Amino acid sequence: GFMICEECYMDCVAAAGNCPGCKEAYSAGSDTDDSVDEDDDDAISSSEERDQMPMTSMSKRFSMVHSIKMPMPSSNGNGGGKPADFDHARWLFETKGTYGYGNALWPKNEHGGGGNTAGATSGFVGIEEPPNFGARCRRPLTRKTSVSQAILSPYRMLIAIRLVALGFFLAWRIRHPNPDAMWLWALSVTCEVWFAFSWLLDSLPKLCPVNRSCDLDVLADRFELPTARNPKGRSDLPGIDVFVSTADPEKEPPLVTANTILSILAADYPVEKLACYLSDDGGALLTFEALAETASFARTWVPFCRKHGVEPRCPESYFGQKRDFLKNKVRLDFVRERRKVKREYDEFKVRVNSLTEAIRRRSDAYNAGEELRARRRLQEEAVAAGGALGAAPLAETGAVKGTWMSDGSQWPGTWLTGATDHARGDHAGIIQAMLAPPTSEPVLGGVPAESGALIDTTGVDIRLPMLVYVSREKRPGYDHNKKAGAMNALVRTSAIMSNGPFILNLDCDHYVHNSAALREGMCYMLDRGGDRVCYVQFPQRFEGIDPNDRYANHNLVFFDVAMRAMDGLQGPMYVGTGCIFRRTALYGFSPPRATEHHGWLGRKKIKLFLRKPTTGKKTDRESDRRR
Ligand SMILES: O=c1ccn([C@@H]2O[C@H](COP(=O)(O)OP(=O)(O)O[C@H]3O[C@H](CO)[C@@H](O)[C@H](O)[C@H]3O)[C@@H](O)[C@H]2O)c(=O)[nH]1
Ligand SMILES: [Mn+2]
Repeated sequence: GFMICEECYMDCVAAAGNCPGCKEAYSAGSDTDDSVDEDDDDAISSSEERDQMPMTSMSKRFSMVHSIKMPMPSSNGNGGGKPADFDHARWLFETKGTYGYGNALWPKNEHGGGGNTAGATSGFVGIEEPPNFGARCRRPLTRKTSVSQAILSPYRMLIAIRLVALGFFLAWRIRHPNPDAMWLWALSVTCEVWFAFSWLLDSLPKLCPVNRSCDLDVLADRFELPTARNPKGRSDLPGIDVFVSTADPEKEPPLVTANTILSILAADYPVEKLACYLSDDGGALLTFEALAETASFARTWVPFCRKHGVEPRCPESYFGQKRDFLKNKVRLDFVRERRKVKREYDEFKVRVNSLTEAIRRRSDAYNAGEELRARRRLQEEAVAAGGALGAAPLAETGAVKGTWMSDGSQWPGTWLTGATDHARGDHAGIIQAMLAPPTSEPVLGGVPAESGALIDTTGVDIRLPMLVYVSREKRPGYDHNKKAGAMNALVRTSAIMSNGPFILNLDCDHYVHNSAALREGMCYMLDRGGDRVCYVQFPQRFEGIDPNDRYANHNLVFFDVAMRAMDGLQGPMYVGTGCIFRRTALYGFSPPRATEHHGWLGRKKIKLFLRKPTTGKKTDRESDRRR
């Protein structure tokens, strides 16, 4: 349960309102929160009730919800009664391979292939009714807790005092002009008023910060327990596509990118629901080959993390940790396997470091061969033409020095020596899947002797998420729009390849520190009312900077104060990285609005977003009476 003050509780019960925690209607005759998980029958009956209720404020707010609901054949025939509270989470699951809301729709029956009018309608017919996850476990996934009054009240007092003092000061300044230097006085008063105003803008939003927490157990209960339609308890969590951007292998070393990728591949999330995309704006063969090395090292690293619950799952940070790595480790083979994996990681590092040289040497060899061949051809032509020997000696063969892949073909991206079609900002697009999408059933490893693995993976799932290398096409004269352009390209690429309903983006130097982070993000997205959440921003924490933080590099004020405070207002802002997006939110739906403006110059306002859902209460009471 959670804390609720007596007044609010009486208020809710008296008005037959909703529980502020789980947003469910209170059932009659219950006086404690425990009644929530009393029995399942109760849950089902009340959710059926909800289905008969008129459209609630929630569903009214969303154009998106309407567009999804329209083609739903199962609810109430065609139109007529409006289905109630749209449980968005039900449409995100993929256990049975039916792709729902936010995903491409792959109709089960074949006749959708026609493509034109017939395809549009039959697509929805093939979809069966999604499961009702909310009925399984009714506890809320997330909680909002306010910051304690002991901290907040003095802070608010301080702001009030400063505001008053500021008022007095400015009044005094304005009333006491300096007649000897009027322009100086006017200028400084203007500046002071401006600074006071900007301080006010900065302080007011900080008046009501909120804390949030999420409950991973509830998430597992809701989406990962076996049910009749999902007897093996395969995870019903929605897919997440993780985007990593890198631009220049010189400035952003491939090893750093590799660590980020490894932390994503090892994240604690259903493997078949996770996909990782690396966008390489440098179009560099070095990044490509480093990613291939990373994929092969991941075969050791990821099962190791899963088996021993290693944290953080970025090898560089894990092996660099100062604290005792044996803490809470009970498996006897841990020490031996850690030593093996550490050794393997060191070798992996050396392999990645040597790639630059290897690529250069390989390219030189191929280029020399090419040149030799070209020269011979020239000579033969000259001989065939007869005479004029020595007129055009060994000089121009016209061969450009290419960069070569290990399979003996030319790299389509940028070359070490720039050439047209192979330079920065002028190269073809490349998409290469480094790790194929995993099977939907777990694949368990075995003892090293049989499986050929480095460590004993008996009983450990050894599947790896899909990993894709993407370098979008760039041409001179077309602005590639840097990271934003890269993200756009990845949104499109991933829509075709995995099409997860959620997207997490990370810079190449931002690894996932907490392996449960993706699950935590999903708590916010899948909670009741979560369909109003477009994105969940994670805070950034920094490593390798001054521990005393003399220069405020940790950005604590921003991430721990300002963002929480903005959360209390309308929500934190997107800081450009480490953010889970709802895919459809990126596809250009208008955001939900508190007030809709109609009429001449938007003068007619319709409030859609009331603090106290009075309309909701009324309908509740009506349904009560009907009962
Ligand atoms: O043409 C480009 C240029 C940059 N990037 C990537 O963009 C990210 C951020 O670029 P960086 O130069 O590292 O900027 P920072 O100032 O370190 O980044 C912060 O500020 C940026 C906005 O200014 C945000 O986009 C970042 O997420 C945020 O971490 C990196 O992963 C780059 O690889 C590209 O993908 N393509
Ligand atoms: Mn950066």
